[in-house]
Amino acid sequence: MRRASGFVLSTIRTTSFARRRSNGNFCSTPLPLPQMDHQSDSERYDFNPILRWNPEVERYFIHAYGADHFSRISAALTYPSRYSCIRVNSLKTTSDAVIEKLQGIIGETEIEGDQDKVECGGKASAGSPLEESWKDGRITKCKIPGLDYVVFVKGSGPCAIDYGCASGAPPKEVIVSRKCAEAVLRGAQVYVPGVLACSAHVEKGDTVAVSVALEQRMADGGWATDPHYSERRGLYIGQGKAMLSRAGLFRVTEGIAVDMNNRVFKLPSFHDVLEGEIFLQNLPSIVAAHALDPKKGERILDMCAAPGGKTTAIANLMEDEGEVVAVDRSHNKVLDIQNLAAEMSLTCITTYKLDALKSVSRANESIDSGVPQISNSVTPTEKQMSVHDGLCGDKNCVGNGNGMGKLTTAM
Ligand SMILES: C[S@@+](CC[C@H](N)C(=O)[O-])C[C@H]1O[C@@H](n2cnc3c(N)ncnc32)[C@H](O)[C@@H]1O
Repeated sequence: MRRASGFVLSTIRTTSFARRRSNGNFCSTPLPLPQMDHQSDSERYDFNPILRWNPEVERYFIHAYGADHFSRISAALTYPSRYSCIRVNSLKTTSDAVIEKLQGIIGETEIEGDQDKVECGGKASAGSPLEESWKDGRITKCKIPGLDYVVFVKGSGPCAIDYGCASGAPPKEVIVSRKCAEAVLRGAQVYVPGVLACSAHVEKGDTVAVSVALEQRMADGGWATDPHYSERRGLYIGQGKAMLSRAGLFRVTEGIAVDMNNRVFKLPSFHDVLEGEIFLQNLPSIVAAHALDPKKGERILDMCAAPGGKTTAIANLMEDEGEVVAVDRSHNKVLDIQNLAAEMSLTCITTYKLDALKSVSRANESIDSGVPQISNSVTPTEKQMSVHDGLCGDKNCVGNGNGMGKLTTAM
């Protein structure tokens, strides 16, 4: 299955090598890791990120929420979600059938026993629909009325990991980009492009500790990822088996680098699982499409559509009858929408490569005929772009549902 945009595997590395800051420039050189101090291994090899706020922003939120509430929000923001949210393609299957299949694929036992170690990561608040759903088991149907086509899969964490420090020898290490780490925390493996640095002498099959290289503030005021920055205390996300030697890691451009067999946060991967039947999507995005309330036969315009999460959610709610006009300004991303629509067997989606900012005209103006650029050799006519029943404008991945509006009048 595909992942919604926020959870794709890392693409941060622009070359197959780690990047190093050298005299103000980046150069592409495989990096050996610096020697660490080993004074307090139990704290160093831990997952306990600290969120630092701009003092002015912090003061504002403390004033708005109160110190206690804000400190809880701040702590929660350092942890990944402890559940995955899946939208079921209700035109192909049912939530019950998906739950049954997932139970067979993922199993019910994988994360049992970890619950007692769970501290605060992604906990559902008491009485929330999530908590209600979880009472029934690990893979459950959403209890929010009207959203029974949503399935939750519960994970666990943070879990304590033994990095083998007791033996006196520090573990071999792999440092990954932040985006890669975010994907790993949501169940992905470490893929080659996400690796920024690696200990010397790592051989295929070695056990390696995996930590995150966060962006650091540089002298010029900008931000850069510096894998040489030695203070990664509290940023270890798990342990795994190196699938390549260090030399091999920096020779290839794709493939799994580390098979993560021991994770701080455990969530199953949905890569290639029930393709076309399910789509991994954050609940707020699903709710946004749901709130639009698209009906069979309507025409909906999705102005920033790729990769097509909300487009396909809307098409699904319309039972694939009517038209969803899906626009994105990037050619390749338009292809992603088309691929997703095909994978989900949705035929009511028409795609255009188009800058949405230039697609709107006043009542007596016509659309600049030079503007529409074509992904599928069809240029939208003014009528195609101007009469719709609903609008989705999701430029900034507003998973919270902003940007959706039901039009009462034609645009
Ligand atoms: C956050 S993503 C949208 C996610 C999508 N709604 C979903 O649910 O899968 C934002 C998209 O907006 C597109 N975009 C940004 N500005 C645009 C514009 N002026 N016209 C068309 N597309 C635009 C980007 O190319 C990007 O693919």
